[in-house]
Amino acid sequence: MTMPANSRLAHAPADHPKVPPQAKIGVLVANLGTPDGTDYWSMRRYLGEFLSDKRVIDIPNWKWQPLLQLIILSKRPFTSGANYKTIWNNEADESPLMTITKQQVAKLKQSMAALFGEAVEIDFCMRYGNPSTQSVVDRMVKNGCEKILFFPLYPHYAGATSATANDAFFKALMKQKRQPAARVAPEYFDRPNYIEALAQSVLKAYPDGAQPDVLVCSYHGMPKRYLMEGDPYHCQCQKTTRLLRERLGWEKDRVHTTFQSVFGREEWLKPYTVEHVAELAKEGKKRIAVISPAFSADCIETLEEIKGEICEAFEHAGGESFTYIPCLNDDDAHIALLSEVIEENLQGWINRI
Ligand SMILES: C=CC1=C(C)c2cc3[nH]c(cc4nc(cc5[nH]c(cc1n2)c(C)c5CCC(=O)O)C(CCC(=O)O)=C4C)c(C)c3C=C
Ligand SMILES: [Fe+2]
Ligand SMILES: [Fe+2]
Repeated sequence: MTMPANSRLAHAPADHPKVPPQAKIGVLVANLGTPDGTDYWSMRRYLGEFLSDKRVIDIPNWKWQPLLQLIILSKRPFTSGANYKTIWNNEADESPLMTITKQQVAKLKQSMAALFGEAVEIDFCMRYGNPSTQSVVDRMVKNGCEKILFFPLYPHYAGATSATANDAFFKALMKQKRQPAARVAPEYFDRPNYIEALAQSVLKAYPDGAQPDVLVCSYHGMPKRYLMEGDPYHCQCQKTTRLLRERLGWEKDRVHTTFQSVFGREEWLKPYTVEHVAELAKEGKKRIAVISPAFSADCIETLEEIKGEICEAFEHAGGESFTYIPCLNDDDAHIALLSEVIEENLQGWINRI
């Protein structure tokens, strides 16, 4: 008797529904998301989904939605769209965050294949916009992933980033008839190889050994209230800065923590990067470098805000030399670190080949 091509169906009756040929493990990395285009409607769709997320803005709907739909979403898509246009990857017609995420995943695919062969499938999704978490989870399950490791690509935990990405993952699992076993990878803000990769990126910016007067670690901000309500993001950012400073061996007053991208009228985590760099210039710190450890990939907040607005504020206040240190993106050291986190969180599910 000849075996059917799919050996998992060897003893199944003829009308048995399709079964994927091999049970696999899925690794699903997630980032924030990005608009599909810079036009008004693409921007409005993206910002509308993002800013309606209660983990991001926790104001009750009856108060927030009229303000969001009638005022913010009639203006911000134009200003944000113009900002995105200045950094857009025109060749691929996508934002840098999308291009870099694809590059990271292409390298992670190679790394996973070398570690685990064909048993592990890796892909990415976005919390807002495309590809949606639901669509990629559906595809993974269809492809036979009976276990999925979900990995939000944020070094630091925040309700507004990691938790909402996890919510979307669990929501996507709710729709599966055959639900896979699921794990979530934790934040990695203090892992030695993450700190080492950051340190190497700083040292690479100064190959001649010259150093800036101050290294500013500028993290994405959030309302101060979220910290007071128990979000650990602020503390994790402070610890990343301290570990980076200790690894570099620089004095305390030469490595600062600041927060950027303030939105709305509420007080956000301080000091604000844009004000802080201007103060540094006024104090006579003429050469500064800015690094952005909370982002795993360069995006609008780094390429436009830091390299544009924040650099301008520094120069306007008398600063002379502003060095932007890129995010870890698809650097080999970053990919090795991400692979390390993945391998650790796959323990008990699969061993190296
Ligand atoms: C309004 C509240 C916001 C909170 C809280 C917030 C937290 C937060 N965000 C990131 C990472 C990213 N944010 C990005 C863009 C972005 N963020 C907000 C608002 C909040 N973020 C807005 C309105 C936008 C859109 C850009 C704009 O219109 O100005 C991005 C970049 C996306 C891209 O396409 O490039 C990232 C990444 C973190 C880590 C964080 C943590 C507290
Ligand atoms: Fe943000
Ligand atoms: Fe803190």
